[in-house]
Amino acid sequence: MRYGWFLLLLLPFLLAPFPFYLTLLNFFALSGLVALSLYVLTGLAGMTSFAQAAFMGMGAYATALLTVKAGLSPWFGLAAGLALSLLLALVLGGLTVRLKGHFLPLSTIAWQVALYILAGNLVGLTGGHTGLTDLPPLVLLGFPLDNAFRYGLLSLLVLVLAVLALHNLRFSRLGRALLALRGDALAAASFGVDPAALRLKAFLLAGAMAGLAGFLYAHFLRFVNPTPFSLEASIKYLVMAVAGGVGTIPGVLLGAALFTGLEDWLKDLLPLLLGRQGNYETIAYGLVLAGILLLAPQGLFPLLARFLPRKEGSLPRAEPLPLPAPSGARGEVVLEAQGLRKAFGGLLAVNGVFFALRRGEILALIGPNGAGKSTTFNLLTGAIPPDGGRVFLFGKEITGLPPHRIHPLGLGRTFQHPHLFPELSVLENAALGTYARTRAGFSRVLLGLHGEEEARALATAYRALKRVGLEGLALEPAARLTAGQQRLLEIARLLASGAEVLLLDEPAAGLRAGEKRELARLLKALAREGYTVLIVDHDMDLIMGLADRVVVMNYGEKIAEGTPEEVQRNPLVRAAYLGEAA
Ligand SMILES: Nc1ncnc2c1ncn2[C@@H]1O[C@H](COP(=O)(O)OP(=O)(O)OP(=O)(O)O)[C@@H](O)[C@H]1O
Repeated sequence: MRYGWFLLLLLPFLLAPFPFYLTLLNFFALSGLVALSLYVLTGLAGMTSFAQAAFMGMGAYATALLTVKAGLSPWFGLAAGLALSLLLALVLGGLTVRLKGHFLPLSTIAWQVALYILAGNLVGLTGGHTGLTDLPPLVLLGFPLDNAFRYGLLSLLVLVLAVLALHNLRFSRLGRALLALRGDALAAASFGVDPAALRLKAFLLAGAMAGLAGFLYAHFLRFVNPTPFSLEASIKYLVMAVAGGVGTIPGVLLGAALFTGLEDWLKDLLPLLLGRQGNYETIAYGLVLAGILLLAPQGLFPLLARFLPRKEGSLPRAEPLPLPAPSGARGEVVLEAQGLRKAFGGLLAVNGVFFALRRGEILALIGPNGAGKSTTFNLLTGAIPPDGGRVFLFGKEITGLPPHRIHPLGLGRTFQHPHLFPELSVLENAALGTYARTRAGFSRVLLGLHGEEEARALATAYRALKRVGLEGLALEPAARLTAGQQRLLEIARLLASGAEVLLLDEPAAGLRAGEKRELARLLKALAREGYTVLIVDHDMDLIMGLADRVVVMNYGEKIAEGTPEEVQRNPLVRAAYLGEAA
């Protein structure tokens, strides 16, 4: 079905008698390529860039300078254009992907404006606003692509190949990880995604795509000047992508088609309506965008997609990745907290906490509200750095390591409020757990060479879903799950990750009595198999029936440790819980 995109290559033949439409078709394909770069950046990774036209400019000017001024072949221009756009993405992304909130889009605006001014003012190099003319045509297999028909075949071919590559990306470990990052960076990091590195790679890919579009644009018009690479142009691409539906590939292409047509139409219509010349299109774009977003907040395509037949997914059949083979002896220390301390302002949330978690046991961490349990959890998993104390995992010091470096060592966690990704299927949510166990990088994924590994990752996720009894919902969107099922799905994601040490933050919250019994049975079975569990929960019946040992905290300090019977008899514990569970 996805190869149906190749049908786009028929368009130049259909439009051959209409040269004007052939030109528009080329503009559609090139805008589509830039809009697809925004699918990667905004649709998948959740970042906003107002600098895509500047990346196009890199591709366009690099080839113009090399071909016109140095007389080199356009293919050198392509290589230089891609290198320059990647360099810009590296600098811009490197400086900004760690920025939060509005800082990233704002800094892309600043770069976009600066580069535009530079292109206009470096007259000796770029020809200023007059630009550079007489770029040579591209020649492919001996055919000069010197008319809109031939060029259309190339630009559409590039567009279709980009669509297929991005489809591969979406249905891969990297696509899932990018979507997870967009939703919740801490959750993504907890199964091994390095947020800054992955965001930067998305930035590089999007930059290279826009640079490629710029190269093609320059050799189509055979002329470059700064205007098509302005902030206005960047806004236009963003508007296209968002209006069509930036979260889907057909959406951004629909936006590109719509706005390419609209631009042309508005250029004729607005002067007639307003009685004077001027760049009023941008205002009209804004109005059209506002209208579309009022009607369809996710863009036009998701609105239309409701009327299209829903594609049924299929259950994985491949061989799952191997189950983790616990490597040490039962009872040996696997995770150790030594004097952990954390203060928030004047509040000592965790104050000198010591305990050790032994292979194959279920250790419960309990305490009244605000005792410091979640903070301890966050210190152990690297979500926040401690002010003092040390943490060891399998004897290796992990104090201060970020979550994405701790997870691959064999530690996985769930969250107090499940961190799932509602737009992904239940199966894909579980498959996120396999991120650190799989390897395919961007080049393998974009070329579609990750199929076998992907099938095994999905099979691993399915096996984990079976383990928690959610296999019947595998293909449903995670948004449909009940609160209890969401907690089970988080555990399935952990099991798919192959982590041996499982840290569960209030896994029974929101579960019904029967579901709690099921959960207890599952955790006991896992412990028998050699998994080690640290559990925080407020349900004393569950904890006392489940845990081998209990650590009790109050006001940030450990006040007791022992078997459930021992801690229940402990007067300090009874005092701490007076009025609560005791
Ligand atoms: N990021 C933060 N900034 C400031 N104070 C915080 C922060 N996180 C936790 N605290 C405070 O630290 C103390 C310990 O909180 P923590 O969430 O670890 O307790 P808890 O035992 O998990 O409580 P609960 O059972 O209610 O989840 C509380 O007083 C809380 O208000």
